[in-house]
Amino acid sequence: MTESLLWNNLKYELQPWIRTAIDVMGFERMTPVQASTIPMLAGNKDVVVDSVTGSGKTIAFVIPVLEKIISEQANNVKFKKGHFHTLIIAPTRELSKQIQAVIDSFLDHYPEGLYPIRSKLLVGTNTRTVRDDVAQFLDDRPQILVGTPGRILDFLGNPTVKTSSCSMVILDEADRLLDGSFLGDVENILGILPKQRRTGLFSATINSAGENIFKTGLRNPIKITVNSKQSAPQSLNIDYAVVKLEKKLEYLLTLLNNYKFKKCIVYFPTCIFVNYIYNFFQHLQKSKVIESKLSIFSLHGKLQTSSRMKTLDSFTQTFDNAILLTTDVAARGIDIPDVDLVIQVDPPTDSDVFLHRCGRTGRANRIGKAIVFLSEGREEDFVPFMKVKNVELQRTDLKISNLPNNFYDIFKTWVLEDRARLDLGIKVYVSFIRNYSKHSAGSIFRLQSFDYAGLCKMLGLFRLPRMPEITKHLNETTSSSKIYEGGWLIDPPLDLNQILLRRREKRKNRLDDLKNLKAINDKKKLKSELKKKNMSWSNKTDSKEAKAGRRAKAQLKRKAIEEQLKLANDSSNESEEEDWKELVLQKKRKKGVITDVQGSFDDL
Ligand SMILES: Nc1ncnc2c1ncn2[C@@H]1O[C@H](COP(=O)(O)OP(=O)(O)OP(=O)(O)O)[C@@H](O)[C@H]1O
Repeated sequence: MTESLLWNNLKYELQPWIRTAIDVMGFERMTPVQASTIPMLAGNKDVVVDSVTGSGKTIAFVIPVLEKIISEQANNVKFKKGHFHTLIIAPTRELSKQIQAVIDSFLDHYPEGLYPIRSKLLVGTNTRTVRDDVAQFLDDRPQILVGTPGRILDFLGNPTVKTSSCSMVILDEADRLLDGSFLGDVENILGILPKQRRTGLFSATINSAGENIFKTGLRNPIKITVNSKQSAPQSLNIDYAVVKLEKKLEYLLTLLNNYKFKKCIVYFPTCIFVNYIYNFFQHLQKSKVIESKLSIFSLHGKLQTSSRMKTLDSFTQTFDNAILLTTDVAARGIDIPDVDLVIQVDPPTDSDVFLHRCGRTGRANRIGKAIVFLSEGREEDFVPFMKVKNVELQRTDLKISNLPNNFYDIFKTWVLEDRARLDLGIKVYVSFIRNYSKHSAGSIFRLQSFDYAGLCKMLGLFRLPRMPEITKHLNETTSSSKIYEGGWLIDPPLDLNQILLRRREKRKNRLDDLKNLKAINDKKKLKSELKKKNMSWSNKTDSKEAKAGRRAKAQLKRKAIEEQLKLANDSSNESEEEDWKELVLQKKRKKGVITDVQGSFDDL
């Protein structure tokens, strides 16, 4: 690395405490994007920064933000109550929190006795309202606000929050913030900020924002581009494996069981897919199909904020064999240095996101490997498609190993054990196909040639769910599995009504019994009813010895549960359990993911 990247050679004189912070962080040299951006942005230029993932863009805007606040405070510009200096906008809560953490790690070195500089996070949570945020903002008087567009807009809408002193705006992952889903909010935010301000746009795929860049009110911006020939960092190896769709999970498990990694992120296309697979993987881990040393976490946008943050923290703090099953909510910006493996079960619908997902590893010159599974056939065209975008993918050949031969049967049995699992599996199937139809490279990811039966089998399903919109494609499908009459993938078909009814009846009887018992107010009668129930269930009167044996067993069980609870409390998996508690609560409140996709076996 060249001497010109030594911090002393930066064409801008940094505050001594900022230099101290950099030294403590152990960053001997600037990254190229920092060397180019800091003098510009701190020196009053608007910037549009295009630099690969993991190249240090965060510090490239955090330092100028701090420098500007210091210089304005030195000029006796005092911020009145209700005013702030800088607004940093990011597309996800996780990324906003991470940016705030970087700011705060600098502020830890800010000299005591000076007028304090503070930051405030503005993201939607289940515990804090916008009013809470405003109250805290008025009390603490932070100069820097970091958050997601929706929450920021609500916050700025409060009449006690004044925008007239805001002199700097940063859009991190700017192309994402300027795409269809965020653009309206972002334009509204920018519309209520003063026009006389500095604006910085940052991303590894900024060009995708196209003309929308000019909707941000940039004034004579400087474009800073680093590494334009290769769209991915050099320390990142990107592989692809061509596999049968129905076998994807088995390839994934083979990799997870056999590949040596510290931290691995696995991307799935939808939130319910993550739910479903996380649940199944838990089952596989209990049945020892997945190595017990693996710590599995799940993270997606339908979970509560607190749970998402905790899961990310736990994943960050688990140092070996940690696996995060997630969606694109964790595709951009997330910086977890030890991630050394990224697996994409499917390519994302937006090819830019492919780079962002891969870029969670191979950051800051560390070696990283990313692997994407492509289904046999037309999807293989994804490789030349990415080459045109300056992304080279190398072929890797994988073999399924150390998994039971009857993997599909194991999955199927697990699905059949519970009606809710079957329903969820069907919804995963439907949401997968809806998502697939949104691929921007529509000529590669075609519904006409999609392997519908393969997807079913990958999900442990055994009959094609009805989806009117794909019926016309079923004749053309390149499926490797035979589809029998009625959409069955197995022969003979299962009598699902029998299996599910048997389970339903059993559960209903149990619930009826409980309801009847609850309705008995007379204690004596209740006791005798309970005795009767015991008798009818066990069909015998217990001997004294049997009772004592049962009591001892119950005691042992209680003790074991207490131990487990204690372990769980001590362990880093705590948030993962929270995830599931919250999921259950979410489902109860009928707010869950699953309400917006519909699918069914017609006769269930
Ligand atoms: N000068 C430096 N020297 C060494 N490491 C650095 C330097 N600056 C930043 N880093 C580290 O590099 C990693 C990546 O930084 P950062 O998250 O800012 O990347 P990014 O360019 O924003 O990536 P993405 O596009 O994925 O958001 C971080 O762990 C950060 O601490």
